[in-house]
Amino acid sequence: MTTVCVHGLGYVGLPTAALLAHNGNEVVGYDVDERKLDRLHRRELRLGEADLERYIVEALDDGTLVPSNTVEPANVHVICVPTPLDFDAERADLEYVLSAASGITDVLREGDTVILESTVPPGTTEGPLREALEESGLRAGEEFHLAYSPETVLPGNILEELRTNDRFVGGIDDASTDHAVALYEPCIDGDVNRTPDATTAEFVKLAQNAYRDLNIGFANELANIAKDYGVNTRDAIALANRHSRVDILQPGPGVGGHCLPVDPLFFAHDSDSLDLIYSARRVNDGMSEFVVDLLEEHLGTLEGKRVAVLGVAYKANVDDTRNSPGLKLAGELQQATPDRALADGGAAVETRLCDPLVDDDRLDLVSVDEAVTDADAIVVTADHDVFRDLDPVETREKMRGDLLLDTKGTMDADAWDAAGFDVVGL
Ligand SMILES: NC(=O)c1ccc[n+]([C@@H]2O[C@H](COP(=O)([O-])OP(=O)(O)OC[C@H]3O[C@@H](n4cnc5c(N)ncnc54)[C@H](O)[C@@H]3O)[C@@H](O)[C@H]2O)c1
Ligand SMILES: CC(=O)N[C@@H]1[C@@H](OP(=O)(O)OP(=O)(O)OC[C@H]2O[C@@H](n3ccc(=O)[nH]c3=O)[C@H](O)[C@@H]2O)O[C@H](CO)[C@@H](O)[C@@H]1O
Repeated sequence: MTTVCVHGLGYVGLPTAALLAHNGNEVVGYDVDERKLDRLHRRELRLGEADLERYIVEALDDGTLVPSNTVEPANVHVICVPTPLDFDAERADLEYVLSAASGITDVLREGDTVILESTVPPGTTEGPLREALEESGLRAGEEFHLAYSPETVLPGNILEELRTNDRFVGGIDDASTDHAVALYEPCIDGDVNRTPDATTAEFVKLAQNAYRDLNIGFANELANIAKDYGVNTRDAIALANRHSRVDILQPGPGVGGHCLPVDPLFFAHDSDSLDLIYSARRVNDGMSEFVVDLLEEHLGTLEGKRVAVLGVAYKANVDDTRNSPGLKLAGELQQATPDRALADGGAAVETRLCDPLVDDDRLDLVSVDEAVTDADAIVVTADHDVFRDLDPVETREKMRGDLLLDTKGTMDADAWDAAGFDVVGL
C-alpha cells in the first residue's frame, strides 16, 4: 500500500487527500491550521458541495484519511498550499511552498516522490522547490523523485472534476513522471498526460487560466462597446457563438476568485513579454467602475441613494469571497460621492451587502429582505440560485426605487420588467 502525505487541506488539498484515500492509498492530511484540523475531527465541513462533504467524511470515517498536525514520512508527498500574489512586488509568494518543502526535508527518504500541485510560476519545481528539498541531503532525480501536476477543478463542481478532468504531469526526469503518473492513474477517469518537463506543466496551467481571463476580458470589452452602440451584449454573444469556431464567455462585474485574477501574472516572473494578459487584467478590473457609472447614469446621481449589492461570493453558488467583484464594487461605491458634494451637505451613497451563502463576521452582511427594503437599486453581482428565486413583485413593494442592474444576466428580465423594474444588464 502506498502512503501519501498531503500538505495543505484547503479547497484543493482536502478533496485530493480524499480522492487518494478512496483509491487504495493510506493518506495523512497535514495542515498548519489547528482550527481546520479540529473542524475535520468534528466532521464540520462547510464546503458547499454536499457530495464532496460525504466523500471526505467517508474517507475520514474508514481511517484511510487521517488529519494530522505533523508531517509524516510517506512514499509520496503532495503539496497543495497557497501561492498568493504579492500585489506590490507583482510576484508569486512562494513562502508556503518553501515552508512545506522544509517540513518534507525532515522526513524525506530515498525513493520517495514529491509532487507539487499548487499553481506556480514556470521554473518553480526545477528551481526553488528542488533546491529547498535538497536541503535534506538527498538529490532530486537521483535519490528522490520530483514532479509537478497542477489541479484544474472548478469550484462548485469539485468532486466531479477531480475524478474526471484530464491531468497533466511533468517530472524533472522520466522516472519522476512515471511515479507521479502511477499515483494519479488509478484514481481518475480522465487521461493522465505526460508533459516534457515540470516547467511545461507549470506553464500549461497558467496558459489555461490566462486564456479564460482573456476570453472574459474580451466579453467585458464587448459589453463596453455594445453600450456605445445600444446593442444587448449577451444576445450578441449568443449569436456570435452560433459560429462553430467562436466561443465567447460572458461579461460580468469583474473576474474574482484567487485563480484567474492572480495566476496569469505569474507569467511575468521571468518574462517581459506579457501584453494581452495585462490588457485583459485591466479590462476585467475596470468592470466595477463601468458598473458604478451605469448605476449613476440610471439613478441620475448616487448621492444619498441606497444600493443593495446582492452577491459577495466571487461567483455563483460558492461561499468564497477572495477577490470578490461584489466587494470591490461596494468599495468603489463608497468612494463615489465626491468630497465636494459631501462638504456641500450632500449624502454619501449607502450600500447594503447581502450574500446568504457567505458566513463572514468581518463583513457587514444583511438578509436579502434588509438589503432591498427602501433601496433605490439592486445590483446583482453573483448569479446564486437563491437570487434567481426572488419574487420581483414582492421585492418591488419593499423598495423605494425601481432599478435592477443585473451584471450577471441571471434574473428573469421579463418578469422583473413586468413587476415595474427598470432592468439594466451588461
Ligand atoms: N481553489 C481552487 O479552486 C484551486 C484550483 C486549482 C489550483 N489551485 C491552487 O492550489 C493551491 C491551493 O489552493 P487552495 O484554494 O486549496 O488554498 P487554501 O487556502 O484553500 O488551502 C491551503 C491550505 O494550506 C495550508 N497550509 C499553509 N501552509 C502550509 C504548510 N507549510 N504545510 C501544510 N499546510 C499549509 C493552509 O492552512 C490551508 O488550509 C494554490 O496554489 C491555488 O492557486 C486552487
Ligand atoms: C481554465 C479554468 O477553467 N480555470 C478554472 C478557474 O476556476 P474559477 O472558479 O476561478 O473560474 P470561473 O468559474 O471562470 O470564475 C472566475 C471569475 O470569472 C467570472 N466569470 C466567469 C465566466 C464568465 O463567462 N464570465 C465571468 O465573468 C466569475 O464570475 C468569477 O468571478 O481557476 C481554477 C483555479 O486555477 C481552475 O482550477 C478552474 O478550472
